[in-house]
Amino acid sequence: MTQPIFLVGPRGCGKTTVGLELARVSQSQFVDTDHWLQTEAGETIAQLVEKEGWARFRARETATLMAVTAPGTVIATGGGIVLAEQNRSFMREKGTVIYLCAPVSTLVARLEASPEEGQRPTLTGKPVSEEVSEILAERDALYREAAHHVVNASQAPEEVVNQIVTALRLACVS
Ligand SMILES: Nc1ncnc2c1ncn2[C@@H]1O[C@H](COP(=O)(O)OP(=O)(O)O)[C@@H](O)[C@H]1O
Ligand SMILES: O=C(O)C1=C[C@@H](OP(=O)(O)O)[C@@H](O)[C@H](O)C1
Ligand SMILES: [Mg+2]
Repeated sequence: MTQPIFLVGPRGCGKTTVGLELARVSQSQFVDTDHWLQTEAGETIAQLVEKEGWARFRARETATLMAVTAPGTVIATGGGIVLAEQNRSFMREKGTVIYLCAPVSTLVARLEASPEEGQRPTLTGKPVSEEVSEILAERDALYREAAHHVVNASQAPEEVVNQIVTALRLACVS
């Protein structure tokens, strides 16, 4: 793998989990934009958003995406990375973009089991099930526009990785 691989999708689709496993099996570097950004800032996303608002976080996120993009790297993005057209076209041009697609019920179950509030402050102020449904309706078309491949992220992480590896191999030979 030489081109960077960008994993996109909503909160809870498994970008971080699957990205780590994909990097392990493909012996690639792994970067998570949220983790990188929080380490650089020395604060959680919840703290940054509280202090600076979402617009400043989105600017930090774009700068992070540019900074971490490198050959041979699996990049787990944050769920809102596709909101900026600049980010969508950057990812499509620089590498291969994979949309980890899962139904609202699966996303809600995962987020309720593992909310990680420091990294995932509320986006709408609504209960998680309502928020996930509303946000996915707004962003699904953007994930699809950005993606070269769409995979079924409801399966176990190893299976999702297999789907990605197969999609990348097929793209290589076609
Ligand atoms: N394919 C999967 N099957 C079951 N649980 C998963 C899967 N992918 C992620 N999870 C779980 O869902 C939660 C959110 O996963 P995470 O990788 O942080 O998602 P994202 O980075 O897309 O927000 C974690 O608790 C993780 O263990
Ligand atoms: O969907 C979003 O707008 C966000 C998703 C989060 O990342 P995960 O998708 O890894 O949870 C994180 O970047 C931030 O809280 C904003
Ligand atoms: Mg994540």
